[in-house]
Amino acid sequence: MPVVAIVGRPNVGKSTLFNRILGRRKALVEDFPGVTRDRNYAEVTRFDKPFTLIDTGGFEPQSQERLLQQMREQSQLAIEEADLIVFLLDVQQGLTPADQDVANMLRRVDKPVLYVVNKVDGDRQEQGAAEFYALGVEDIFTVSAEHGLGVNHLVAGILARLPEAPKPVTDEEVTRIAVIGRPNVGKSSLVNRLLGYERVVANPVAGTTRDSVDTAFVYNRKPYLLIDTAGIRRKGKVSQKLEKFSVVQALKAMERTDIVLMVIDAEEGVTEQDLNVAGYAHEQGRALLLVVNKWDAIEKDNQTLGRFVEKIRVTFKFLPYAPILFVSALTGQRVAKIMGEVEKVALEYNRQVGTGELNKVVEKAVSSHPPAVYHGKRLKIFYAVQVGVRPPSFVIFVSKAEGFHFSYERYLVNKIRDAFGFQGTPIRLFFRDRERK
Ligand SMILES: Nc1nc2c(ncn2[C@@H]2O[C@H](COP(=O)(O)OP(=O)(O)OP(=O)(O)O)[C@@H](O)[C@H]2O)c(=O)[nH]1
Ligand SMILES: Nc1nc2c(ncn2[C@@H]2O[C@H](COP(=O)(O)OP(=O)(O)OP(=O)(O)O)[C@@H](O)[C@H]2O)c(=O)[nH]1
Repeated sequence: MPVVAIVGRPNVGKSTLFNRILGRRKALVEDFPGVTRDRNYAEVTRFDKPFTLIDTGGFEPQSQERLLQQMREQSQLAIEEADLIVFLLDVQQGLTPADQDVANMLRRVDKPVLYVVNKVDGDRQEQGAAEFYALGVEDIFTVSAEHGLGVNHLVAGILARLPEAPKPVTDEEVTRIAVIGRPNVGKSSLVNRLLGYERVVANPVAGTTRDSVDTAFVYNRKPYLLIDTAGIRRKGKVSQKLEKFSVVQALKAMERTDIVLMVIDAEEGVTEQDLNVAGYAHEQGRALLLVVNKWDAIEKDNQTLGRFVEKIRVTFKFLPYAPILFVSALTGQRVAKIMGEVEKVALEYNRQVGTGELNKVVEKAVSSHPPAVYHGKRLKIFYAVQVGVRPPSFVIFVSKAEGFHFSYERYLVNKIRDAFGFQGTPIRLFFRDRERK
């Protein structure tokens, strides 16, 4: 999990900001310096992205000299431990030599540093915050930790600059694929075919959940892990509850995968269960490909494929982004194409677009179709930030988040897709009120 450290002089409001980001009431915040005795750690999830937040603080400097030394030590620790540093400043106290000193230290660090001026409770302080540009920095965030102003904006700024969290199962480079589908759709046959083409780097090992079999392999010089939920049956499970059991299987596999290969039986078509499972994948934010298997068993004319696609698009109307592949695990037809598609989707799933580009797209979307009027006022969109990948997630700062309908969200998602693609992956939008003017 990436680590974010808040540094700054005593009494600038580190604990207050820490608690504000955590979303909890003030713990122990006192109106005198040095009250945060120990470093506070917390795991936070904002906009679906987890990170560890550290409130460094808790020193009681006896003298100016001692203060400077302690701040250096504190910053050094943060520099070593954190992936991103929030340098908190205080508009009431103004820019001090100690701030300058720490800023000089942070400037040499090869990690993102956010310069954040706190106690900007209103317009008057907003103007005062300008003096901090003397630190020689390009961007300054202004917040009022006490009143929660500017904090979402800051959090979005943090998330946009964080390295993505390492994944829980294997190292970051490995893309995990779960093959799911109802019993008998041909998962095992497909997996055997797939692995027959690719170099398996390890023997199948029992998955960590013990319900599935994971296989590591390499495709196009990139490592993958195949989570095969079909494995369980081979261990001799009773078959009457198989149907239900396979759902549990699928859901478990979905929790630890990046990409879902959803296998559908061409002969049987899409079932209710397929829909539920795919819906879950969508909600979990997993990338997804629809694989229609047993295509050999279908009697075809020149419209069969088109009709099948249409039917799938109508049935899975929440998955317009999912590529559809028609294969036969039996004959091997087009199975070799699957990994190429997976590779493309994995890239989209991890794709980060530039803030400038993103906002051009959003502005254009807004001007050709402005949001509705809400309680007598036209809703406004101010700007957007991509706060994460896997799946690509965006925070949209607006005048009144509660006024935005799902239909407008979908409209923006479509515009973002038109501009950037993001094929195979869901997209998340979070509307948030801009907290200040
Ligand atoms: N006006 C105003 N006061 C604030 C704001 N944020 C924090 N404060 C006040 O500033 C004081 C110090 O806040 P803390 O959060 O304890 O500061 P700290 O940086 O953790 O202090 P140490 O524990 O000494 O390192 C408290 O009285 C807070 O109520 C703000 O946004 N506006
Ligand atoms: N005609 C045809 N039959 C297939 C194809 N793929 C699999 N089958 C058959 O479908 C049956 C089920 O295949 P499996 O691979 O065991 O299916 P599964 O999804 O792993 O089944 P569970 O282990 O029950 O989850 C077998 O009889 C396969 O031979 C295909 O592409 N075409």
